[in-house]
Amino acid sequence: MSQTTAPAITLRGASKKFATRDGSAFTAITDVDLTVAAGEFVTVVGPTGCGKSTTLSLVSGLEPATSGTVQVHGAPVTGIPDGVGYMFQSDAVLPWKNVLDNVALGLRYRKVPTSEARERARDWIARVGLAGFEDRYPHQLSGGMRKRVAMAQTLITEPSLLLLDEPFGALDVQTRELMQDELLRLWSGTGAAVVFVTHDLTEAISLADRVVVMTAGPATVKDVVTVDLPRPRRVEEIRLTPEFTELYRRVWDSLREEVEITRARGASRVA
Ligand SMILES: Nc1ncnc2c1ncn2[C@@H]1O[C@H](COP(=O)(O)OP(=O)(O)OP(=O)(O)O)[C@@H](O)[C@H]1O
Repeated sequence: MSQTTAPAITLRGASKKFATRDGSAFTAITDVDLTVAAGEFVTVVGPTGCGKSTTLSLVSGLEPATSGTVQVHGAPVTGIPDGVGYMFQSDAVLPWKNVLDNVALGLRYRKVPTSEARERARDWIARVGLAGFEDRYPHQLSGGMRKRVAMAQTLITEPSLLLLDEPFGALDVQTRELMQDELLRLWSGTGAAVVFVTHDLTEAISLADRVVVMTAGPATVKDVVTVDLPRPRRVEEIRLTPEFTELYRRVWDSLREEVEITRARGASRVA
């Protein structure tokens, strides 16, 4: 019961320091407070290098927090939590496996028998629009198709929490828009919470229930902007509405200052 009612993520005063070569500590994120409700779609924007991926790595259990609280579904994160799916900019599609076996991989890692894994993989391949491509190898696919394989590979495990770190960052603009619509379609009705890191404000607003704006590094939460645009959404349509433009202005007003701080630091380093 607590699985469904507890927030998907609770971060309270979460900080992360990394040891540096000279023995001192580098603070990557500091005092991050964030709650993501079950089923909520949250996007995270912030200046380059501010600590967005580090924040995700605390939630995924890949890195322990130095201080503060990190909970997933109400339980403290002590390792990789159950029910978490990931997607990164560089996809985890294996070049030596065909589409069917790549998609089945998510289940094979969870010890699902091969025949059942393949059967469920066929269903997911169809859902992501790749029916007929089961026997193809990744090098025979376009970037967008490979991304569909990666999506099926992640979603086949029916995660209750999806952590997505610039998953469409390497795609061309048109393919990226298509994949955003695909993601919304596949996510709707799953009840999964999503945390989606992106540099693209248009993407952040189009997808989200809330946009989290992070400060220049070490990152902390600066602002949270609620996106009250109706769902279901078609991203290329909602982007043209005045409500969207107003949201874009609000998020950018908040982010611009942090981007300028980050740029000034970069400029002082090379001066
Ligand atoms: N394992 C690590 N050891 C030392 N420093 C690290 C480690 N991981 C990240 N960092 C540093 O922490 C800071 C935040 O990195 P992080 O990757 O979280 O930022 P980001 O906001 O996701 O970056 P980008 O916008 O470029 O994707 C950076 O200065 C990075 O060099």
